[in-house]
Amino acid sequence: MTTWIINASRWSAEAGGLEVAHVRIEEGIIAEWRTGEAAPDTSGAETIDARGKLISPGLIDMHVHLREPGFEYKETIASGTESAAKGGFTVIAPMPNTRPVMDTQETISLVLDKAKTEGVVRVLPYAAITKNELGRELTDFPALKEAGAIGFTDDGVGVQNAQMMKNAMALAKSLDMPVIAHCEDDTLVEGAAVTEGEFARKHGLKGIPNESEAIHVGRDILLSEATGVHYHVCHVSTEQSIRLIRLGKSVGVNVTSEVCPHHLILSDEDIPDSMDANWKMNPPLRTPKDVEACIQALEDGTIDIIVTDHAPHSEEEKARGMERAPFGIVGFETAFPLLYTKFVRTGRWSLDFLLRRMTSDPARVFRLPYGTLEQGAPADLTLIDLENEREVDPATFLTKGRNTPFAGWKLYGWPSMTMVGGKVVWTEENGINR
Ligand SMILES: NC(=O)N[C@@H](CC(=O)O)C(=O)O
Ligand SMILES: [Zn+2]
Ligand SMILES: [Zn+2]
Repeated sequence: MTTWIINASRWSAEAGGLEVAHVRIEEGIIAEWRTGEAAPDTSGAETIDARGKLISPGLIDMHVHLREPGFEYKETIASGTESAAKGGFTVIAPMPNTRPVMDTQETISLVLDKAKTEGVVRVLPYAAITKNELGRELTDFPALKEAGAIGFTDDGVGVQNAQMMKNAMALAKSLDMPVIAHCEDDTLVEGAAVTEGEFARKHGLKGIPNESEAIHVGRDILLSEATGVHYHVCHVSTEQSIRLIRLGKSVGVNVTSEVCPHHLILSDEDIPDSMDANWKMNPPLRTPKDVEACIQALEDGTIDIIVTDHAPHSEEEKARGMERAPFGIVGFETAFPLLYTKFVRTGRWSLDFLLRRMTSDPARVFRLPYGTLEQGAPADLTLIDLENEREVDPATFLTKGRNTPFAGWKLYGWPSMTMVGGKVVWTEENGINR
């Protein structure tokens, strides 16, 4: 089957700006590009007119929570992938903190099967490092790799035992697999819900110190150096972690890292006094100094990629208040508009810079055959409307989660169509197409 997307605006490196481009798609593969105002003759082919829309490689999100199996009231593979498609994502990597935990071949297979039958975007699952993410016993790495896991992580909790982490890294290295780490030293956290900082002081709350994250980052960089494994740091949020990653990279350690939109845009000083738990996530919103450090680290390459850490919870759970509600906020349907509005429209970043951090860079870091508009690549494409401002309205989300601190924000850069392997899976007009 032949599809043409005509009159799209494509980023051109040579022009340093947008140019009109037309793309022909054959059997799910990008077959040909043409440029210039005159659209090609597309008679006989399915034709999508993308005039006025940016065409981007499908966005890639290497840190998400789909909640299935076990927490279907928060999200399912169906609802989570629909939400991803609406956010412009074509490839997502779910974390294994489900119930049961994704720590066996059976659970990985279940997720992959469900993704194939009920999902609308590509799903690349991680498997747990330790059984049930309890930090006591390693999972069966070779079997999990064979089942289709793309890396190992105990996201949701830190691996507390250094020898356990070292063993995991050595084993992952022998299988040419990455270790992805949620960095958190439990002995330094003890029940706190927000960062150590202005908000905690004002409300007399115990704070989560920056060191609880950075101590694991430093430890794991040393273990990565010792084992040679590709070590990827989850949701970086502190200046201290960044300093350590910068040092690791400077001496050639195989370390990469990611940051979430909320840690680039919000600080603890933005949390409303109402203590709304939609502002509670792990790691917590840090101080303005940390926020600026995260932005600069992304700019200088210390942080490699942007991820959402999409973490849906039910309204009932989030209504329990700041101290008792679970950590996490949804991310798919606001990520690109937030970053485009806050960093590209303000002139701090080029459009190309933002797109790379959400497409080709995650593909490079995780060695995936996606994130590119090149001829011969899978036709994973997103069309984005850069011109029309719209308000974030959680009632319109396709995720089951409504837990976002960004409700009511007025943003630009809303996706209008998402295509996976040549198939249109979502449009603004008609919604999901299975
Ligand atoms: N980020 C969060 O606040 N929550 C995540 C767990 C995690 O990413 O550590 C979740 O599973 O809800
Ligand atoms: Zn985490
Ligand atoms: Zn997570």
